[in-house]
Amino acid sequence: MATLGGNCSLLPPSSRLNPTNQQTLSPSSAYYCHSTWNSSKSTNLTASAACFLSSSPFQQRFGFRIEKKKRNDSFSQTLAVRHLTGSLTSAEGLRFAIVVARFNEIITKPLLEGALDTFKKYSVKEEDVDVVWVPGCFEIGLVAERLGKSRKYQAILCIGAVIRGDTSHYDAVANSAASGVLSAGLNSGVPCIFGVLTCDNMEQAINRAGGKSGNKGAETALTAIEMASLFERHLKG
Ligand SMILES: Nc1c(NC[C@H](O)[C@H](O)[C@H](O)CO)[nH]c(=O)[nH]c1=O
Ligand SMILES: CC(=O)[C@@H](O)COP(=O)(O)O
Repeated sequence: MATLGGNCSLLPPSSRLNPTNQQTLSPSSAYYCHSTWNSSKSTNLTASAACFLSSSPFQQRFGFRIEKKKRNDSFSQTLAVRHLTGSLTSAEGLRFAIVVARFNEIITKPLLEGALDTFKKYSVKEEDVDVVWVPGCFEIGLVAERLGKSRKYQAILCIGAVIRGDTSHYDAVANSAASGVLSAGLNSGVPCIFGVLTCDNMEQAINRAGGKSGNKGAETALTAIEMASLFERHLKG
C-alpha cells in the first residue's frame, strides 16, 4: 500500500495535496498521470483513488488527466521506490570464473558444459571465462574466495556433485561446500554462485546434469550473469 500525498513530485509546489486529501492506494491497478505542465514523461502511479483523482475538478485544478491501466504484476511500484535488477541481456564484457570439482566428473562435466553453452547464448566471450578444476567440492570455497579477491571476475560459478554414500561423509562434504561458497562470496564481495548438486543417488544427479530435470549448470550460469550485472549496474563498491 502506498499513500499519495505531499511528496507527489508531479504537483506544483502551490498545489500539493494537503494531508486531508491524501488517499490510500491499493496495488491492484495502475494509473498514469499525464502532466501538462511538469514534464512530457508519463509517471506510473498505483492507486485505487480513481474517482477522486480523475474527476474533472481535479483535472482542472492540477492540469493533468489520469488514465486507468490494469497492471499484471503482483506488487506495486510507486513513485518513490526504485527496483534495482540485474540484466540477462547485457552480459557481453563481463568476466566469469568457474570452479569445478573433479569428483563425480561424469556429472560435473555436463554441468560445466551447460554453464559454458549458456554463457555462449548470452554473448559472454570464451576469453572472458576461466575454468579452474579442484579435486572435490570440499576444496571449492577456498579457491572461489581467492578468485573473487583477485578482482578479475564479476562472478564465480561453483560446480560440483555430492552423492550420498553409506556414511555421514555426504553431509560433511555437502555442508562444507555450501558454507564454503557462501563465505567466499561474503568475504570477497564478489557473487559466488552455488551450483553444487546434493543428491541421494546417481539417478538424481544424472537427471539434473542434462537429464529430465534440466541442467543445473546452465541455471547457475544464468544466476551468475544476473548477479554480475546487478553488481555492475547498481552495487559497485
Ligand atoms: N564424496 C564427495 C567428495 N569428497 C571429496 C572431498 O570433496 C574432498 O575432495 C576430500 O575430502 C579431500 O579434501 N567430493 C565431491 O565433490 N563429491 C562427493 O560426493
Ligand atoms: C559422500 C560420498 O560421495 C562418498 O564418497 C562417501 O561415501 P561413503 O559414505 O559410502 O563412505
